[in-house]
Amino acid sequence: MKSRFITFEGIDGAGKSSQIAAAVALIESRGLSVVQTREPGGTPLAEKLRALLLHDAMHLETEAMLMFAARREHLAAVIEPALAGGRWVVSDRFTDATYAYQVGGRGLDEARFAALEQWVHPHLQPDLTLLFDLDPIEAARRLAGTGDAPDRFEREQADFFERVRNAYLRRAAADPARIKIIDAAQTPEAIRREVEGIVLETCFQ
Ligand SMILES: Nc1ncnc2c1ncn2[C@@H]1O[C@H](COP(=O)(O)OP(=O)(O)O)[C@@H](O)[C@H]1O
Ligand SMILES: Cc1cn([C@H]2C[C@H](O)[C@@H](COP(=O)(O)OP(=O)(O)O)O2)c(=O)[nH]c1=O
Repeated sequence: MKSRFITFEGIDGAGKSSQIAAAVALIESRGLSVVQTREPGGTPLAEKLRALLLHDAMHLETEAMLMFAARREHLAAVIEPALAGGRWVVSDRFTDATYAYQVGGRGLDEARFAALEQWVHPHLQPDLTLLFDLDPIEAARRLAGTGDAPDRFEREQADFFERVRNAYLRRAAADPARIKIIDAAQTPEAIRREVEGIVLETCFQ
């Protein structure tokens, strides 16, 4: 069976991290080998860039370029070799997050985003993207419940996450065959069933 590249997206607190393990377990239960990874990060160097991105203030274009620098490393060291070797890749975020957060949330020029995407991965796109869609007020309530110290993105206000959410939905509308929208207000159990159904339907046909 052809290897697949699956990504999980959504605003902070939408509940995607909680569901990734279940999706990976489902794929592995079919006897397939899966690499579970995340962005920004996924390699030692990209994890160092992640620490800068999540905690240090910087110019918006620096932020966008560092996201793509981390991605370049991640593609070269992890994603491309895994797919070439027949392994599946499941990533917590990829380029749709840069569109949503840097273009939608922060106002990065769309042409600059498109140029970086074209530079870093002109041909590769995920085979399937699961977009966890949730009201930012509910997402903030969930995050507050974790008790974790918020990072530079999680400290943003609801209007920022409303722009991020809308940018994700625009990107999904532009590519409905790839990006499947999940109503993340459902119970974890209902979401797990929906995620499994979509993965089985789109990747195992
Ligand atoms: N469907 C859900 N309903 C209610 N709470 C949820 C749901 N999914 C996740 N949570 C809780 O919300 C918080 C954020 O979830 P998480 O998976 O870390 O979100 P994300 O990775 O999208 O930022 C966690 O405390 C988690 O237990
Ligand atoms: C990949 C990526 C992430 N981000 C942001 C979104 C998140 O707020 C943050 C880290 O993502 P994430 O790993 O989902 O955070 P956490 O583990 O705290 O749930 O980086 C961007 O702004 N642009 C990007 O291209």
